[in-house]
Amino acid sequence: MTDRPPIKRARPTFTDQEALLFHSEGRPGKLEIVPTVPMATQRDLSLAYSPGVAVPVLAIAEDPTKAYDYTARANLVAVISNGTAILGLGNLGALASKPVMEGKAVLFKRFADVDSIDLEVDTEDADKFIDAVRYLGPSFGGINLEDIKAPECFIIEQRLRELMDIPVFHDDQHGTAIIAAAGLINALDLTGRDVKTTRLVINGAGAASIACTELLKAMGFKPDNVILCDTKGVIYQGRTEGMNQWKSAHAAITDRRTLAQAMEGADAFFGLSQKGAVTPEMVASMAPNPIIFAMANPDPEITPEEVHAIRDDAIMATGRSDYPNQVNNVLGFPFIFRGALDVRATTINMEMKIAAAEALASLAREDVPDEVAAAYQGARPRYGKEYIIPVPFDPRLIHVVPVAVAKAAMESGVAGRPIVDIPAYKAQLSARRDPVAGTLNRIFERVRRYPKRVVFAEGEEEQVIRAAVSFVNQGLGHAILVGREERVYETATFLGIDLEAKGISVQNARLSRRNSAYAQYLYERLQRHGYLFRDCQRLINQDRNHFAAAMVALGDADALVTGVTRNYSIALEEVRRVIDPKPGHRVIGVSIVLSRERTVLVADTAITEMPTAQELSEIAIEAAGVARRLGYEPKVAMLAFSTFGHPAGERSEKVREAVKILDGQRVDFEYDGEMAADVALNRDLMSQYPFCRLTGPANVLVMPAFHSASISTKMLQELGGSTVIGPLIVGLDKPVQIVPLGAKDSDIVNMAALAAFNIGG
Ligand SMILES: NC(=O)C1=CN([C@@H]2O[C@H](COP(=O)(O)OP(=O)(O)OC[C@H]3O[C@@H](n4cnc5c(N)ncnc54)[C@H](OP(=O)(O)O)[C@@H]3O)[C@@H](O)[C@H]2O)C=CC1
Ligand SMILES: CC(=O)C(=O)O
Ligand SMILES: [Mg+2]
Repeated sequence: MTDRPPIKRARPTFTDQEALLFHSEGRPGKLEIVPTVPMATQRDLSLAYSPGVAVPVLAIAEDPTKAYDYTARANLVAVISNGTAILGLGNLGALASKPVMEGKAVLFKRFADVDSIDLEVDTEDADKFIDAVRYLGPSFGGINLEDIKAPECFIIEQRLRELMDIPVFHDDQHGTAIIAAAGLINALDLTGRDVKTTRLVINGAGAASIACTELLKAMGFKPDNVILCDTKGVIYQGRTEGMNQWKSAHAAITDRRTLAQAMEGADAFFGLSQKGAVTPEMVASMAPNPIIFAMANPDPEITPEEVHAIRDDAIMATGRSDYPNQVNNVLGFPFIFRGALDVRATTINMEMKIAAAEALASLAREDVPDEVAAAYQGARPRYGKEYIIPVPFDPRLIHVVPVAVAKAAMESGVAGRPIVDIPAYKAQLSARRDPVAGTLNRIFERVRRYPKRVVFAEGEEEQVIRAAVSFVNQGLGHAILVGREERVYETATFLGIDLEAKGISVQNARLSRRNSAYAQYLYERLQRHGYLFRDCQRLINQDRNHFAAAMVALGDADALVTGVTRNYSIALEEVRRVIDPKPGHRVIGVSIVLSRERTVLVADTAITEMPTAQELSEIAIEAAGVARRLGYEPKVAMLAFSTFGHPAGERSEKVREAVKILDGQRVDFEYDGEMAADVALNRDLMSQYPFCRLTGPANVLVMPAFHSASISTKMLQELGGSTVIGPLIVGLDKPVQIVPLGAKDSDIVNMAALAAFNIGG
């Protein structure tokens, strides 16, 4: 045993029931198809289908490259499986693989804006599978083969690559190899090792392992230094049992026969086999500063906890997102296909794979951008043992990896449409990033690192109990439910939840031993506002928001979430009786609008109905603070119906006045106005006003009044295809967030995390 503290696991865990609910709630599954053209009128119909559709048909028949211009093909990838090696779960068949394939399709979209559809082909016969896929070529810009077991996967991929003129890429082979190679390049660097002398053991000799071996040998590993093992042990020259030509090609000259023997003195280990395949003794026998990538999914060959219990000099990686160093092909496939599609590559070749691996490896050595660092608060991830590979939500991946892949495709002569203007391509790639995923994930990551005690004021409600459990399961902190114990436990039992086992405590306001301290505290605040002590006692005893807010005010909890059963303004009034604004701050409501191309904050969406010029300037300052906490450099637009005096109007006057007030305060962020929303958000329109002090489109919009703020954000949510989070309360002295009446458990968890993050300052 070492005296190293147990590694802190940021655990986004969940119950089986939650996993099933996630897949079944609303529309079953994980994706749907949405048209990209209007389908509203007879004319639209005639254009989309017969007769208008005949025009592109004839154009494509004449020139097949026109399919890239007139159909979705250029951006469409099929994820195809027969389910013979689903993750590390084994051969469970085509149908059972569908959740994984749908999952990959949504990751393609989320991370790299690649449209993707899953196809499950129900045959284990390689020839039949090849036939099922080969004729689908016209439909797609690329084929991602997935979870097909070795050795059939090698035959299938090789043959399809010969038969098809679009990239065919078995991700378990090459995606894994690229990511693992990237991590290994850095692990070797950190331990001062050279590829030419490093001794590596790979457990598993299937799709992923054989591809890793090939890529690493192409990158300089000596064949004599790489030993593969499978269920029969070491793959050595002369072995006959359980062999195939792909294993034979990498059979080692060695007298070692078991995995345990192979691992003795090894510098590095790759696990691409099965849960629990490695023992602590094997790890103990490795060379100093060993490199251990236990990549089996969903559970690794050996856990980081087990490794750290025996030695503290290992660099440890797994395929999972809940440990440091996630070596998982999700870091690769979306971005590799993005680059390949963008240059219309006919294949994904070795040059492109090496370029992707090197790009990933060097990205991990660079300083993380503020946007990511902001989520880690004081623990900026730095290149080192616990950070050898970027995280999947790193916003740089989308403009770094595809560029490397595209350049390698062009240089190796497989690009059908080379890209000339790389800086313009990079800008285009950045706009493809989906900020919804990134923003919330960063907040969750930070909350996991600094877990807080969050009090859920409406603890008797079903969705609140579910939210509290999910909050705890996701490793976001400690949850406290406020309510009558018997009611809370009864509801929890009904939901099949054991609150004690989850470490969730229940606070009954009336019976709490802190009850009188809270009442006294409230009395001191309210005695000169017409309240008697007994009034305060009653509020604490009977009203969950007063009680829960007092818990936070007196330090018995760190943050509060409420609102499921009460109107927003009433809940806020109750909280405000207990908690003041932060000294020198104004309480406002900010909504985060997450749209495809950007994240924009809108204020004040909750509190001040008709702000004065002074109040508008204060709203701007608070909202700029939220932008900074989220990792964005604020560019604040003070909105009106007019832009810089035109058309003239009384209502714009106070906005102009607010800008003058900010001028007098020498604030440390960009702001300007008054301006209309389109000028604020559209670079071209803004350029019509060359004197405008904003250096680019605004990311904070200060609305002239509550009604315009509320109406615009609600319309965006309903009509604009944006995700709107909030209104978030900003400027209170303690972290409190209020969800909309009747909010779902997932919304409550998000708000609880935002409260724990202290988004409100
Ligand atoms: N982190 C990541 O990104 C990825 C991880 N993986 C993981 O890698 C593993 C293998 O996937 P894949 O290559 O597609 O599957 P395959 O079915 O193609 O290969 C599995 C290989 O693992 C070997 N194996 C199974 N159990 C053991 C064991 N206990 N000890 C030694 N060898 C064993 C098999 O041996 P035999 O030949 O004797 O049957 C076979 O060679 C899975 O757990 C998967 O989740 C895969 C892709 C990506
Ligand atoms: C990640 C993946 O593709 C697998 O485990 O099979
Ligand atoms: Mg897979």
